[in-house]
Amino acid sequence: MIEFKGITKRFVRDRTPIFALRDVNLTIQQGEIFGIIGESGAGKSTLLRLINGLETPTQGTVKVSGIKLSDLSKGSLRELRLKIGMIFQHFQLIQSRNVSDNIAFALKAAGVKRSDFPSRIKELVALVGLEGFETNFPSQLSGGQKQRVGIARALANNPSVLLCDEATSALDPVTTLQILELLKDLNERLGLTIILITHEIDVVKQICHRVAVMAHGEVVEVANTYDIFSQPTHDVTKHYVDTALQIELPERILRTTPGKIIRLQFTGEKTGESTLSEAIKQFDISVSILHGKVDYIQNVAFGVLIVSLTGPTLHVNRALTWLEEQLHTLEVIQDVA
Ligand SMILES: Nc1ncnc2c1ncn2[C@@H]1O[C@H](COP(=O)(O)OP(=O)(O)OP(=O)(O)O)[C@@H](O)[C@H]1O
Repeated sequence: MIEFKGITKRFVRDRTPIFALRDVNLTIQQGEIFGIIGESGAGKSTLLRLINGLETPTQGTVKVSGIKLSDLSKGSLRELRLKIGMIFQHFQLIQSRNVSDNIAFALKAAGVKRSDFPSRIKELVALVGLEGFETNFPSQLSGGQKQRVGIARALANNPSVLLCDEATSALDPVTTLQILELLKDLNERLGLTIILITHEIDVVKQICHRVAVMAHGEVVEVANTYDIFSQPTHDVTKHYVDTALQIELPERILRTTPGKIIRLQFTGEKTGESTLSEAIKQFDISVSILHGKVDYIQNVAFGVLIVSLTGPTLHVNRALTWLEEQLHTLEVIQDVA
């Protein structure tokens, strides 16, 4: 378990204080895939670097497996760091060494006996699916393969936690999916806690169990991934979700569409279409669908429809109340008489 309590991190640049983190309180459970999402400068990297002691908080405490990092000696901190693997956006491989030797470097740093190197390298290469590439140099590997080497190196010391710093940001969408699948597989097979920072909500959608949304150094929302998509509360989160589902209506459509424009969400078994047709019948109103999308988050259907309702005001209002009761999540985006 990783715990941040009352964390503030202040940097000073040109004599001006910069608050990278402000009163962050967060608990990450063992075995979770935990996402931290936010725009550039939100404080994600600083938060991640507190976990392995690369940064220290100005205020507050960080605990890893119940141990307060500020209580550790330099030696103990070094030991703890070996139990926390890290991968990076630009892989950070040694260009002059082949795949096996890159992994061997990490094994050496972890204090593994040299006689154990061949078997451990074989094991790690198999774990990340790089069999046959052992003698390739980084320049002879694709981006996805380079990240696989990065992951093999990070796992050299059998860590219990893997920190991923924008690990898929330099990869194309297909390779990104493959690397995320690998991370998910490692989480399930090894019980590895994975903490990943990203600015892409799609990454969160693919693999995270829970997510923290950050803005201006603060954690503005924490929830499980399904809830983040189905009931975002903070504006920053709503914007991410809308972008991921591509359900923002062009301004021109909003301006020229009459009636009440509503956004309704439906989940699992209750489909939006059937509820809407029921409303049309019951309240004698007209409904035009302006936008619609169904997505799957952790294998549960999640849909959004944007529709305009027209008809006598009384009927439309009654239909609205009824729809709200049926679907629970309904938002009036525009109300033009
Ligand atoms: N060593 C430092 N000295 C001064 N300011 C820093 C330092 N490290 C980070 N900052 C500042 O702290 C704030 C948070 O930075 P951080 O790198 O944690 O954000 P981030 O969300 O990871 O951004 P990015 O996605 O661009 O990496 C930024 O304003 C940044 O400029």
